[in-house]
Amino acid sequence: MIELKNVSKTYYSKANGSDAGAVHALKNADLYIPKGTIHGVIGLSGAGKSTLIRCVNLLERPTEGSVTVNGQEITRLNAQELNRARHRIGMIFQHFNLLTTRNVFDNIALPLELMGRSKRAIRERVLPLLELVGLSDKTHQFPAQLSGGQKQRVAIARALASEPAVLLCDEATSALDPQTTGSILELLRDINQTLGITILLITHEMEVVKSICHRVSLISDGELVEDAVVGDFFTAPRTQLGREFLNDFLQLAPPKELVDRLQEAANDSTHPIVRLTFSGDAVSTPLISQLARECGVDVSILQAKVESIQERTLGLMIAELLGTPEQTQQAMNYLKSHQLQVEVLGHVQRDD
Ligand SMILES: Nc1ncnc2c1ncn2[C@@H]1O[C@H](COP(=O)(O)OP(=O)(O)OP(=O)(O)O)[C@@H](O)[C@H]1O
Repeated sequence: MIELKNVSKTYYSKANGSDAGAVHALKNADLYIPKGTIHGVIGLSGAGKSTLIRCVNLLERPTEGSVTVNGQEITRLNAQELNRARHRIGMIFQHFNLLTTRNVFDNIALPLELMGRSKRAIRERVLPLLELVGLSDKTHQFPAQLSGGQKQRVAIARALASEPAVLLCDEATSALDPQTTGSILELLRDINQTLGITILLITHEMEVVKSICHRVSLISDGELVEDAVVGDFFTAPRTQLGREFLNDFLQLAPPKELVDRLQEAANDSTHPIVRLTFSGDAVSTPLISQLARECGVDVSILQAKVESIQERTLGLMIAELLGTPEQTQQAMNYLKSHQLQVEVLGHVQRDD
């Protein structure tokens, strides 16, 4: 398990620690990740993701707050105790951080050597790890001879060498192509399921969250602004930033020619363009035909998509509502009363 309580991190560019030039990279972060779960933290560049994950193993020491990992409050440990605690916290990085002068076996063996393990014990630990990550045939190769995905597999095996209970993944798939990303995420899911390791990963990609996370937090300008199970986050993000991540992921934006015609203000000769998001029962209810019957509104569908997210179905649609202002307002109220999220993107002039 991992628990952050009220964790803040401020970087000072001046040696005297004055507030001028201070960067508040993490602000009062609270986060609880139960044992055996996979938790994603998503955010834009510069939001504080790396700072947050590096506070978990004290690569960055928080300015304030407590960090508990595997039941141990690690900000209070002395150097020796922290070193021991870190054996139970593995970490992998975007650029793998392998030692180029060591072959695959020796890279994985490194943490065990540093722990003073015997040659025999090291061999007994490294060989099954090579098997686990599917690199038994690459034992004597050097990093330069490996693909990006293979390098990340070595890094994962190295991170697992000291039998951690927690694995931190710092943008672990960001340097990989989509197919390789898929295979690394599958490996992480396997490790979580078979070894029961708790995984905290940071990413800027919704696909990563969708693929393997149980829960997700959204970080914005150093603050954790959402924390939800993945199905909820994808079907009903609570913040504007969450909705923007979702819309980018679904690539559901109005066509360019429509955007050029959109105006903010409505009047008697305009129709609203709406983005509808629906999940659960609403996906299978014939709401569009009901709209025509109940409110006298015609619906012109401009784009539509149905996504399956961890056993939840999410429907999205961009549509033009055709009717009088009273009818279209009534239609939007009707949709909202059926648990659809209705976002008015703008209004277009009627053609007639
Ligand atoms: N060592 C440092 N000294 C000063 N400022 C820093 C330091 N490290 C990070 N920052 C600043 O803290 C803020 C958060 O940075 P951080 O790297 O945690 O964000 P991020 O979400 O991981 O970004 P990215 O996705 O681009 O890596 C940024 O404004 C960054 O410039």
